[in-house]
Amino acid sequence: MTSLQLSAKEEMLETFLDAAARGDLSQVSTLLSNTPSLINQTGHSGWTALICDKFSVNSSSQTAYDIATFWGHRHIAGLLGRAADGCGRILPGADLHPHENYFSRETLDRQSGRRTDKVWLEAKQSDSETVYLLFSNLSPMVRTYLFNLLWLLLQQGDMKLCLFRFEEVKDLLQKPSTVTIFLGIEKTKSPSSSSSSEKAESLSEPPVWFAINTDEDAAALLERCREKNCSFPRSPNRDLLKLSEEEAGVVAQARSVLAWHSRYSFCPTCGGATKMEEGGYKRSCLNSECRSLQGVHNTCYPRVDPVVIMLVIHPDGNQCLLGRKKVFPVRMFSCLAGFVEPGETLEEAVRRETEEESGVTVGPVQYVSCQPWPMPSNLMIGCLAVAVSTDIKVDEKEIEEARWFPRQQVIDSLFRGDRSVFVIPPRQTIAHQLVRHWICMNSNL
Ligand SMILES: NC(=O)C1=CN([C@@H]2O[C@H](COP(=O)(O)OP(=O)(O)OC[C@H]3O[C@@H](n4cnc5c(N)ncnc54)[C@H](O)[C@@H]3O)[C@@H](O)[C@H]2O)C=CC1
Ligand SMILES: [Mg+2]
Ligand SMILES: [Mg+2]
Ligand SMILES: [Mg+2]
Ligand SMILES: [Zn+2]
Repeated sequence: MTSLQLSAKEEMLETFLDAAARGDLSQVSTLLSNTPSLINQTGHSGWTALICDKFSVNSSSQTAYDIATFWGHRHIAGLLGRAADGCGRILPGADLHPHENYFSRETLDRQSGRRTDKVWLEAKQSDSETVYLLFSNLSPMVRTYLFNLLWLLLQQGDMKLCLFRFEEVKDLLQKPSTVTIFLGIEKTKSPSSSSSSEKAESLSEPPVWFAINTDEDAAALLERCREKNCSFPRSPNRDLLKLSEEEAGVVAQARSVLAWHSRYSFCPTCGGATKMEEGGYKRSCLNSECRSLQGVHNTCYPRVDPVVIMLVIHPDGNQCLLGRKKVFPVRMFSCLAGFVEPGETLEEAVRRETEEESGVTVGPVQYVSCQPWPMPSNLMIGCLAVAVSTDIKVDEKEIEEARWFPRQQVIDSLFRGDRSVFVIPPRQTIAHQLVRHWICMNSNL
């Protein structure tokens, strides 16, 4: 449409929008003082010049907060989100509602300073209050309330860790093949009682937790448990999602460190034998000539592999890109993900992996939240990203299919349990939480 076809009113609005887009403050204030109603009027794109009403949306259903967040204007997003008019509640942002993902709850105080105190660690190992978790082949012993035949039906919380005392595991601790790691001290709960015996108890240190991994026969290990329905889950990716949030956090820490010991038994620098130190948080080479003993070497410490996982949003703001691997359950689609490579920023990794796996080019990237994923030691770094191209060409080696899913289809799958079009991964995954985060960003609509 040319300016000749615009009415005088429309022309004034376009001039006003143009001045705002250019940042011409003096023209904006002149026009506004003459015609205050301009402030919330929308142009052809559905945009307003200034957002006075924070609940206004453009033609892509985005609020001012959404736009500021997507384009990385953190200061403006902060101002819009922090307002005392209830926006903070309705427009969740990373600053306002820090996410807590499954596997990320810290119920133990890691007490890293205590790891070098051998005397204290040894005394705690034989303390009658100390708690032990027992791992076989990197799976923790758990008990369920149902028979094993119904494993697939178990829900989060239906599975509990089996806890042992020193007397029950002391024979295992003495075996050279057993790996024992210090996890931390139970975080103290706020004192609520006033009885004298409880007061005395609260003065002593809370219980210390250790985890042990053993190569003893699993069936024999199960026999030493007093409780029924105990087992070592066979599929960690699926079965560990049935623990409570608290226990999942402990398992995330224990499993990753134990997996590191089982994979890094020898020195990565010289191939020599190593010994475990610092409560399981270090392995030092026994070869006195080894370069890994000079200075600080990252080969001596447990590893964490960063993985970016991204929900890529269509430029229209109303569709998201999800893909499926051949190994996924039927109709399951998830966020694209990939390992961060050396010398790469998170933003670059998001752009590279999205391009490699789907052919879609990505512009702005925004961090949302992260999740330790102990299979064996990934740190999933969850981001939202905005696509700048939309044609899909999948990398068939990794991805079977990728598609743009309209917001409504996502809502149907996520909130209405409609599994006819596609299924989102379970809520314990950060993939699920990213999709939910995107949908909820516009929950005010
Ligand atoms: N919690 C969640 O919601 C999700 C977790 N994941 C996890 O993210 C991880 C990475 O995702 P992918 O798409 O497989 O990554 P990817 O797209 O980078 O491809 C994996 C391939 O990269 C190579 N690779 C490079 N560095 C590696 C490393 N440090 N460890 C292992 N392989 C490496 C291997 O050839 C591997 O087959 C997976 O282990 C998966 O378990 C993936 C999606 C959702
Ligand atoms: Mg991938
Ligand atoms: Mg990839
Ligand atoms: Mg990769
Ligand atoms: Zn060495």
